[in-house]
Amino acid sequence: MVTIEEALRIIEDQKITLNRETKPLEASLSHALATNTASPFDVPEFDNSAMDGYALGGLYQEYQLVGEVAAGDSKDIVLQDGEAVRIFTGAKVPQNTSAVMMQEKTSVKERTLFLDEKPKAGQNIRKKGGQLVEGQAVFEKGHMLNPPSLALMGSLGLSTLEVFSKPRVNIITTGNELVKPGESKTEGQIYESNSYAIAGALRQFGFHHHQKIQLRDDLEATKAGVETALNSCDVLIISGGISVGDYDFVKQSLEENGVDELFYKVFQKPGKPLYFGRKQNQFVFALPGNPASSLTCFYVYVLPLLQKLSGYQEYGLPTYQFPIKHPYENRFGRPSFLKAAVIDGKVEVLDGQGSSMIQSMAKGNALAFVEDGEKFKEGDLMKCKLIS
Ligand SMILES: Nc1nc2c(c(=O)[nH]1)N[C@H]1C(S)=C(S)[C@@H](COP(=O)(O)OP(=O)(O)OC[C@H]3O[C@@H](n4cnc5c(N)ncnc54)[C@H](O)[C@@H]3O)O[C@H]1N2
Ligand code: MOO
Repeated sequence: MVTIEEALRIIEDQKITLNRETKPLEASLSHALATNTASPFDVPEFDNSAMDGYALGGLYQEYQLVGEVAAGDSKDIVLQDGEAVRIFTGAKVPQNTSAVMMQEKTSVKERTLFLDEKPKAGQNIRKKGGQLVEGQAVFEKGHMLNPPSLALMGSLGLSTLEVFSKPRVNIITTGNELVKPGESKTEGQIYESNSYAIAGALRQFGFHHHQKIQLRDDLEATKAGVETALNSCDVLIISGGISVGDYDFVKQSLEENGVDELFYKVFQKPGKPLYFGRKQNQFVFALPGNPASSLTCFYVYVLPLLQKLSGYQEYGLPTYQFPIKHPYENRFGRPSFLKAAVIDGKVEVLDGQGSSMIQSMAKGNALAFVEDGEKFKEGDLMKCKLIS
């Protein structure tokens, strides 16, 4: 049995090799950049207007209107003192523009422009290089591309990006009692639900599974299923069959498939029988079958490994601290990840902490972490990972 810290350290310390690939910009979301990126030009590349209005030559209250420039125009206008041109947001400002006045603060009579207030030098002009100058570092290798990052890379004219590949993931669920939702079941059977949580959590963080295999509690079938799954993945996530029951064949099946154990059993609630192993460059998590245990272990242990294998600079869900809404004492006898809800900056530990109870987890949005025996008064800070 290892502690939570030891388990996380074992995951973090794994030596890995990252693969890289070139991806179209639109397919690069949540990938990590495989190279440092610098700006190939100034952004913006030219002084441009932040408003629909008038570009002003000199700072006066009256101007002679001499033309118009719209976004995308490449006219090379040079303003003389006392001249103004009609201009629109994003349009290149003419040479010698002192300021842009928004149209709401102006009036025009014939070809004369009158301003309602005195213009200020540089007002409403977005300066060349105001965001980035040519050669300036934009992102470091390992930066995870979020939607604004994609916009920034696009604005630099990049249609493809060199990124780290993401791990291929397969899922195995085990259990004779499990029936696919929508199919008919008999007494003693339940609907299989863990794979939906795991597949959903994968998607939530930009991963997806390649193959999902459902196995019966049978040694030969489990060995064969593990072998099949290992043929096409970098990370195998197994749910159930990892405890000590007579029908728990996952551990033995992994051993017989050449997977080396890196840890088995973590001193925590839920998810004590968690297993982590490795076969060359493939990793296996066997998550305890109880629904809340398997999903909690996914967020705490599987996600950081997937992110590390994707070349992220930082991995794992960050921990925040929130004041607790009510007194709480951890009497589970183990350090615990509790189903919790963070609302309006305060954390509430939810009813229904059993490892089989997914309802409370579904209604909450956080996992709160408490040490064994730890006591909280109302307002004490509790560590939380936000999961939705
Ligand atoms: N004698 C002991 N018994 C158990 C121990 C122990 O230390 N000694 N640990 C308990 C804890 S803690 C957990 S967690 C479970 C984990 O057991 P397994 O990983 O072997 O999981 P299963 O027995 O296969 O299933 C447990 C539970 O979860 C349900 N389940 C399983 N898979 C799914 C699924 N895909 N969808 C929905 N529900 C699923 C299953 O029906 C069981 O109710 O072991 C305890 N026992
Ligand atoms: O570890 Mo189990 O997940 O306590 O139910």
